[in-house]
Amino acid sequence: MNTIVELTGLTKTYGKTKAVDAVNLKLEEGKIYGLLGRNGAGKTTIMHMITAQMFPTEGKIRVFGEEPYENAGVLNRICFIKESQKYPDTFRVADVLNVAKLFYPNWDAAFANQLVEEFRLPLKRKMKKLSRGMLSSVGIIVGLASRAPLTFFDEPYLGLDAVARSLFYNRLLEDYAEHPRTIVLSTHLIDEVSQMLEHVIVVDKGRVLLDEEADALRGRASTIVGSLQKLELLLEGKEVIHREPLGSLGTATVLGELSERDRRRAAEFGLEITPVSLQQMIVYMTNAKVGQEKGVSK
Ligand SMILES: Nc1ncnc2c1ncn2[C@@H]1O[C@H](COP(=O)(O)OP(=O)(O)OP(=O)(O)O)[C@@H](O)[C@H]1O
Repeated sequence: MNTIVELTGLTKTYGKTKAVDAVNLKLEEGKIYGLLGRNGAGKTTIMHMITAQMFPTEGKIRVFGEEPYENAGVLNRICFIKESQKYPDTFRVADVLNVAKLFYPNWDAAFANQLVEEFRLPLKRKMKKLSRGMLSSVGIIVGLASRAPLTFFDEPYLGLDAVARSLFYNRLLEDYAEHPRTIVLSTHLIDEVSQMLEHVIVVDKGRVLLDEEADALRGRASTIVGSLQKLELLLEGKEVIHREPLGSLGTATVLGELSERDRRRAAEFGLEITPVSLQQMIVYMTNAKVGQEKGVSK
């Protein structure tokens, strides 16, 4: 796999705030990444620096092997869709698509038109007259139809209803299968996107807390439910990251893979085991309860 983004010691400070703190990260070609973390974690700041919209205070950035700043050859291979995108007052939806067509070398006009129909966008309406969800749809269409080798979606769906979000996920996956590229999704709707993600990066307080393949992460924790007494027997010697008693029953979340023996014992005890969702996992991690635990943070 080719590395297309490499960050070394990337730091951004605002006065005393370290928005991004010595981040080392690599993004590879042809993968869908989730860039996740709580509000203010530093996700947008990292994306702004990779896309040359902001200088780092310290550190090195290489995108397609080069410095991205004022580098047209790099920048026209990047598409950055953000929730707060501004448009000129006179622009209509059609104008945005026409400008995008000039800017992105891989622009697929037929695909853009198909998406306009599917998202039910009025091409002639002025951007400033669009509803919040419609504005988000325009961003999504530009992000998908640009087919940029490196595409960032930073919380792209403010105001978008569930049907439109599902349309976005489906079209993204279909188009990615035909035209593989690197896509970075930054979102708080982790459960909705978790099945699409191949690699997960969790940022907290400006630092990378986790940088791991999604498949490996999915087996990292399990929730066990059943009789409190039996549960305690099974939990002996395990790293428990969350516990919730409920009368004579209990729920516990444990880190690490459960062995065959554990599973057999759980079945004998009548305990039920379920995998922990990515969202739950990240909530536990960024609650700082387990952020420093061995085996979770890198
Ligand atoms: N222009 C700025 N001036 C001062 N502080 C800033 C500025 N931009 C960002 N910050 C601070 O940097 C930190 C990281 O912000 P950033 O927008 O990167 O977080 P985020 O992970 O994208 O958050 P969210 O999920 O809420 O969008 C926050 O503490 C924020 O207050």
